Amino acid sequence: MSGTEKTCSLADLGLTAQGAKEAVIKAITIDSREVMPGTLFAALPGSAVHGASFTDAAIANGVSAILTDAEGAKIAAPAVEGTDIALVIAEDPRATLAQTAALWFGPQPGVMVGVTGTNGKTSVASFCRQIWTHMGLEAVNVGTTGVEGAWTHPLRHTTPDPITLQRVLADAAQNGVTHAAMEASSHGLDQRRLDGVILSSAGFTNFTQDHLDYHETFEAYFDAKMGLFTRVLQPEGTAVVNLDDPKGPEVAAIAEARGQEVIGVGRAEGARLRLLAQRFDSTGQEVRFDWQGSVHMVRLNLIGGFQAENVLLAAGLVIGAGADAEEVFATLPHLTTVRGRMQLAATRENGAAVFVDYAHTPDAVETVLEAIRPHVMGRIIAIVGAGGDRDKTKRPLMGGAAARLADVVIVTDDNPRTEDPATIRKAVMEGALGEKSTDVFEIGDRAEAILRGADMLQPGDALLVAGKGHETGQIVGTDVLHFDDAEVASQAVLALDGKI
Ligand SMILES: CC(=O)N[C@H]1[C@@H](OP(=O)(O)OP(=O)(O)OC[C@H]2O[C@@H](n3ccc(=O)[nH]c3=O)[C@H](O)[C@@H]2O)O[C@H](CO)[C@@H](O)[C@@H]1O[C@H](C)C(=O)N[C@@H](C)C(=O)N[C@H](CCC(=O)O)C(=O)O
Ligand SMILES: Nc1ncnc2c1ncn2[C@@H]1O[C@H](COP(=O)(O)OP(=O)(O)OP(=O)(O)O)[C@@H](O)[C@H]1O
Ligand SMILES: N[C@H](CCC[C@H](N)C(=O)O)C(=O)O
Ligand SMILES: [Mg+2]
Repeated sequence: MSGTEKTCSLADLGLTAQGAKEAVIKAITIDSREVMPGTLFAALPGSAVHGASFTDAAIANGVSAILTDAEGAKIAAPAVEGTDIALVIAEDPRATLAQTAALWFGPQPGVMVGVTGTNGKTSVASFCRQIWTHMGLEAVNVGTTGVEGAWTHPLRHTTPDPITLQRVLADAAQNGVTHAAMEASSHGLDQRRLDGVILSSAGFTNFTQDHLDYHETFEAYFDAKMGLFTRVLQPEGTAVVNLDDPKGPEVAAIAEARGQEVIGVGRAEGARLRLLAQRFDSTGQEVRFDWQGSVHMVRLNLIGGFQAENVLLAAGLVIGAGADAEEVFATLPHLTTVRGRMQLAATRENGAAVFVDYAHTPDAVETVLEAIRPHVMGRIIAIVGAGGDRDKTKRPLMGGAAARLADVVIVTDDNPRTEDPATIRKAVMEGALGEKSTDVFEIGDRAEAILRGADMLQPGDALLVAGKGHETGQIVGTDVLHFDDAEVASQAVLALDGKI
């Protein structure tokens, strides 16, 4: 809810109520429990319940106006009849709310870019922010890791609800932030959370399996992601598309059909920002690329081939949003790892490395294990688990990818939430055991799994702790127990090497 003293009419917010009724609005909310006198309550169709079923509670709390859809109006209209409460009925109340919230909270940072895709959104958004910062601009990234950069703020969602999002963007702008890169999650796009945001450019990383619990089909999941180009990014915006992904050309065609300029990125012929070659070493990689016919070489202090793809996509987004290309490329050697993404968390006395990474989809597990291989002379030991209350069908695929590409796999718990952890592990184990060539162990306790994995490390080996990345909690039931993979890994290494 807004907590500010300002007031608006419905007309100021671009809303027309039934019977042209007016109302003085002092706050907006999507939750009946937050309604106070003067509040506009957006009663939205939810996945569990329709917000309009809380109309009586909103009225009891003094609601001034209700925004809902035709379905919600069946409940709300009789309840507000004969009162002063204004009823606004919208075809797509989530989209209307997003526009209303943008008008209510006012300015956002002047230059904004968005990124969607199954994997790599946080990485790309962080790299955009880092590029702008190195160019001397006041910049933030907004997403899974909260608002980071010139102004910081925690967030509960990757793409927050429109009221939170617009409030945060206005606060950032008022605190001097001029540039922002934000993640567009598929849930966020489907629920129109960022429809009020004005983007200069929008990017697409890749499309693989995740979130089928919510979207149900690959088609629906893809369509949700495409909302970034078909609805949010305007025709005058620039679409920056990873052409190496099998869906890349289709995304580029969708953007072109909307009249957007397209910057293709990747190894593919025809990419305007084209990755020509990569050479890996123990601390990063040399990258050779072509920008509109001129060849560049840069050093990236980032582990993993996929990070170069993310960096080039970020560079494309920043260029697409108006920056000078040469100035952008000059910042790339200064980019640092995003917390919890291929982060070197600890090193054993014998030189073996422990990496913490946020791979929580089958494709991410595969990508990260393939990416780590050129940096490792010995064995790769992978710790993997899958989240509860999330897409169940990805579990065996994650186990299978780990067993196919690592030398030893330890299956453990990762946020079981309200599910039985043993049942989740069983599904991951089934996938892993389907790949006969690898040693597979099941150790439910995550700290013990990390200790056992670190204990296996011989000179030249590497341990990959996948799934939790930057997270600092293990969600068991509805409790969040403090757990930080990087912290646990470094303690385990110190203990095994006799230093504590
Ligand atoms: C599936 C999903 O996305 N649900 C989100 C959605 O809830 P919903 O609309 O389905 O809620 P509901 O329980 O059916 O309630 C319907 C409406 O009634 C209202 N209500 C409810 C109770 C009450 O007493 N009074 C009242 O007014 C609610 O505020 C809601 O507007 O809208 C809520 C308010 O914004 C979100 O908190 C909630 O996120 C849930 C908690 C969630 O876990 N979301 C995750 C899956 C998510 O969004 N993740 C993405 C992707 C992450 C990634 O990148 O992988 C993200 O962007 O974070
Ligand atoms: N370009 C990429 N292609 C494939 N996998 C990637 C890519 N970039 C990152 N990953 C993998 O995905 C993990 C998550 O990366 P990141 O947090 O940037 O993605 P995200 O899309 O923001 O995820 P979320 O959906 O949770 O917000 C990384 O830790 C890595 O394992
Ligand atoms: N944004 C993702 C993060 C998953 C991270 C992993 N640790 C898990 O809990 O599955 C999700 O909510 O599905
Ligand atoms: Mg993210």
